[in-house]
Amino acid sequence: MSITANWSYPTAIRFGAGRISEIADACAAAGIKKPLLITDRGLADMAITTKTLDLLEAAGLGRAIFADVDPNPNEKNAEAGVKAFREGGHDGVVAFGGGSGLDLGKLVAFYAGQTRPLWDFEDIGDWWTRADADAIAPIVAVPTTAGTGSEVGRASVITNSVTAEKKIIFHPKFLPSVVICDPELTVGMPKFITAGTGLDAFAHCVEAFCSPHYHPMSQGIALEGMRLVKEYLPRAYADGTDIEARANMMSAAAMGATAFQKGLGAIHALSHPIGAIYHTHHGTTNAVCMPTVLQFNKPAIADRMAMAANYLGIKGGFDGFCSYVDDLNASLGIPKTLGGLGVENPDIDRIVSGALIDPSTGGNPVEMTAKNTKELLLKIV
Ligand SMILES: NC(=O)c1ccc[n+]([C@@H]2O[C@H](COP(=O)([O-])OP(=O)(O)OC[C@H]3O[C@@H](n4cnc5c(N)ncnc54)[C@H](O)[C@@H]3O)[C@@H](O)[C@H]2O)c1
Ligand SMILES: [Fe+2]
Repeated sequence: MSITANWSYPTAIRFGAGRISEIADACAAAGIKKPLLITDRGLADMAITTKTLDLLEAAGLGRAIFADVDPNPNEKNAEAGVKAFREGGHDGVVAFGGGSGLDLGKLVAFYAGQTRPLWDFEDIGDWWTRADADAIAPIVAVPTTAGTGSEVGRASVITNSVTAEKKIIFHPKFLPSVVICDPELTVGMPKFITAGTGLDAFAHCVEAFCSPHYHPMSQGIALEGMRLVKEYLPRAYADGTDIEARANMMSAAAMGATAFQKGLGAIHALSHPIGAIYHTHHGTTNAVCMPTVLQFNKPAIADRMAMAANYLGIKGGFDGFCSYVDDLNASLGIPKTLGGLGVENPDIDRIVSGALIDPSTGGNPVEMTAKNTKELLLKIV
């Protein structure tokens, strides 16, 4: 193994219940005088959103909002957002929401300064290495779910609505300048979103932990992120108003995304095309895939997951860890198959070819081929 790597952890995070009250100060810290709050349609009229707009307005920053954003946002949402940003003369973005609002908000801040087609900035391309792609408006990120960790990430996951592929738009300067992690904002999440987003954070930790790349800092963060999910996700699910549990899940989410600088794997490689084609919830789709992917990867990860099981206080090594995941999924109402998510007769070949070109594939500890990925997928339909 070669010991060379690029690590990047510079985000300023204001963490704690009630800290959304600092939104205007966070904008000032980021150098934003005329923010555009970007969120998804579902959040547009919720009290947490209007309260945030009230705080911005009271500080003389206006109350501009763009919420024409789908779950699993796409390039049309991005183009409309850039238009709103330019026409409103905005100088920065408050990216507000779950992964959908955060990703689209970050993307608008980036894409508003670009002239090249969006897809040139894919993770697997290299346009973002050019200096002329550096024009990024400042971003204040405010997560309202506890799962994706997009608030500390350098990427946006955007669906190409023409090809129904999820693409990862990446730029090393894509990190928000300031993040407000206020667990009170997550209290209103419906149970199935609490479960699905929490299990997304768990999948980030597990896949990062199993990825073969060299990143010992990520290993430690992933392990402790798993422990927080184990301790606090059942509590947050049982009682959405449990602020201690909600806060620890916000930490776990940020830790998962911090950890996956190391890499992801087959769970995300499968979940991305499934979500893009069938519009399933991302974290819930990951959760359905996880038990089967763990078995698929067993030859490469058994020892490592035994170490994780030990740290988490789970008996029985690798097998014990897998039983724990099965029980956790069952207790959170996660179905065992894609059929349980409403995906009947999925297009297997299309999902497999989408998985094989997904950037997450390269981080999986067992090489994914057309043959073994199809066999894997057939076990979860
Ligand atoms: N950028 C990244 O690194 C990264 C990582 C993982 C996933 N993602 C992407 O993030 C998206 C998924 O994000 P998500 O799982 O957070 O879901 P989401 O943002 O799509 O939100 C899911 C639903 O929950 C609602 N919601 C959000 N916060 C709420 C709250 N506090 N109270 C009530 N309802 C609330 C939303 O309106 C929406 O209807 C996908 O597009 C996925 O591909 C990005
Ligand atoms: Fe994810």
